[in-house]
Amino acid sequence: MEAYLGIIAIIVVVALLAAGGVFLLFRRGGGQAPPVEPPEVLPLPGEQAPAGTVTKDDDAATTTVPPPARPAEPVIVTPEIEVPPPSAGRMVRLRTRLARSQSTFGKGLLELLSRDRLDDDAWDEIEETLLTADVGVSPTRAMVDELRTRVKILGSRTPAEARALLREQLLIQIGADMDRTLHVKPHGERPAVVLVVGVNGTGKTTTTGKLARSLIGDGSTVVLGAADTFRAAAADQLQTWGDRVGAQVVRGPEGGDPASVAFDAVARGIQDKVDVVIVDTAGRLHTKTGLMDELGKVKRVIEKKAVVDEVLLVLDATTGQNGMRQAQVFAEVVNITGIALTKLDGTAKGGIIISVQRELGVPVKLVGLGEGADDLAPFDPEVFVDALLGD
Ligand SMILES: Nc1nc2c(ncn2[C@@H]2O[C@H](COP(=O)(O)OP(=O)(O)OP(=O)(O)O)[C@@H](O)[C@H]2O)c(=O)[nH]1
Repeated sequence: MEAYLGIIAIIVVVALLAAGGVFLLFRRGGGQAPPVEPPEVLPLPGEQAPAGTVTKDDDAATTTVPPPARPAEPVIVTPEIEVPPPSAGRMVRLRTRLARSQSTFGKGLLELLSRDRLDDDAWDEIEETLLTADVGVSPTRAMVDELRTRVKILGSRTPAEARALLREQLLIQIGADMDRTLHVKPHGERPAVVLVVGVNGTGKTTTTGKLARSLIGDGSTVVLGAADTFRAAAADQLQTWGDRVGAQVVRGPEGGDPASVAFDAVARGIQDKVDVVIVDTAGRLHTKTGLMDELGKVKRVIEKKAVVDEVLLVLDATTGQNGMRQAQVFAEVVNITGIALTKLDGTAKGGIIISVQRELGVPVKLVGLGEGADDLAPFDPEVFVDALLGD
């Protein structure tokens, strides 16, 4: 009996020891929280992972990003300065646009004049064609009279003879020998000054910008004056034109004094020793005296520092007689030296060249033949007439 009790006591002790061990073992494993891994920090798209961090590739392989060699430098984007083409030969390049827009005028006339028999009805049609193309009443009369006389002398005409006759008469009316030089040569240390005037909406600011490009393309240096202070967008527009070709743009506060901007632009031109200063003016046709005061003051103030070499009137070829009347108001208040005729690619009324020169008594020096930056050309009467009549 004593031996039994001894064996039972040993079994109980062993069982207790075993149960205690299992309890301790479970307490150690389950009582303690599992180790928490730090959250993985993933870089944003395009961002570099912090140096020394461990990232996971798409295929779950781990890579260590090496520390960058040196801190990234800010990227400064400088606008690219364009090199515009020279102005020579531009009208030849753009002649297809003229041929397209003026074909009813030129080719229509040629077709009529090439007829075997030219009766009164045919002459009426020729007159009508000239008037419809905005040639103007007295130039039309002069042309028809001259053509009638020449046809009577010639008798029957080959198509080439009819073409030559028409070409000659158109060139006489356009004034092939008129001086169309743009006066943009500096005077020693002083820049030439071009004042651009005209009604807003005619393409005045665009023409100012295109002219700057064209002069830069010909090798001149240019400062632009944004004296159209009544339209904030005009100064911004001019700034864009200037930035593209690296020309300084002098501007003033919105609604500020246009004369003060013009003065500052010329002062900058003198200081920077540029060749030409082009001043874009406001074209508000409020009252004639208001306009006269405004443009008169701009001109007077510029003349304190330099000579105004050109006063270019910008005229929209598509506005016909209405545009002409507005142009006349400008001609009355300021001494215009040349006309820049815009949007000639958008009208069949190319005869406006003849009538505007006659009405204002100044030559068309520049023509706008499209919306492109280099679509402003020095006006060449022969290229114009040849484009009208076709080869
Ligand atoms: N097709 C054609 N479009 C032109 C020509 N000249 C200017 N334009 C366009 O005419 C549009 C209107 O110009 P405007 O409203 O006169 O604007 P702007 O040039 O700022 O003229 P302002 O108001 O006088 O300052 C612009 O999109 C120009 O690109 C041209 O010769 N041909």
